[in-house]
Amino acid sequence: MLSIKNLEAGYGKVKVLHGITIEVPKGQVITLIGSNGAGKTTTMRAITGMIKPTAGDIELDGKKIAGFESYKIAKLGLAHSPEGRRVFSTMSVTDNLLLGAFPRLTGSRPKGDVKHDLDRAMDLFPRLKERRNQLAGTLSGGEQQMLAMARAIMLNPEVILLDEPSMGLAPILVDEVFRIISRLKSEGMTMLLVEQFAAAALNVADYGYVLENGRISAQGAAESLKNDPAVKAAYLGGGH
Ligand SMILES: Nc1ncnc2c1ncn2[C@@H]1O[C@H](COP(=O)(O)OP(=O)(O)OP(=O)(O)O)[C@@H](O)[C@H]1O
Repeated sequence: MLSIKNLEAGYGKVKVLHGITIEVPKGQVITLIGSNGAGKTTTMRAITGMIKPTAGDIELDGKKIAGFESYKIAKLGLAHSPEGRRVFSTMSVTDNLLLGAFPRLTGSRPKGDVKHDLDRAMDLFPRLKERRNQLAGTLSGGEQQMLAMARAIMLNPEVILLDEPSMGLAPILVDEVFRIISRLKSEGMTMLLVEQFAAAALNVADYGYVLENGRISAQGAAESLKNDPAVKAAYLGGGH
């Protein structure tokens, strides 16, 4: 569904990604793990067109998208739940969610039933339902993180990129976010998940890649990565 080949990207003269290759097959959850500064967010930005790749190919459902503008990539069905609290703070929760559906209304994909999807997003995130008329900027950090995720789902996407969905959340909300990811997976959603909580990410994922200094240093079925001594030591707290 999403195929990334030999991707290179960076900022100005600084190259961050040195040719990474990642396959995200339809209906699977693929996780990208790695320590701070490894290039995980940069990978997400290069896929979604927020920064232009300097080399390599990105294909979404067989269509080359590398170098496209972000809005065009969204219209093709690739949703991004960015790291941090990237919501429209002066708009209500409901309006933020409706904006998430906007690219599909102006693109060539099936428009679907926005009202139905809004109800579904509210059901997936009961906290947002309770606060649907509240301005997004007044939500807690964790709630804003959930809103960013729910807004991505509103695109009714072919693939969702989730960048650190658990960041800044209290443990109980981290569990809730991973339950939601599992539920989306069981409904057939294709996802690329970036997470610092490597153990939780490998529990929900089918396959994982380890990114180190802008290069893929290991990859494999999630189950086998969980048992890989080097991965355990570096990312699963096994070495300490
Ligand atoms: N806008 C930017 N301008 C210049 N350098 C940047 C920018 N954003 C990130 N970088 C640099 O690119 C490298 C990779 O950063 P990136 O955010 O992709 O890492 P990450 O794996 O997502 O880390 P973290 O887990 O800490 O979020 C870092 O060295 C970072 O300082």
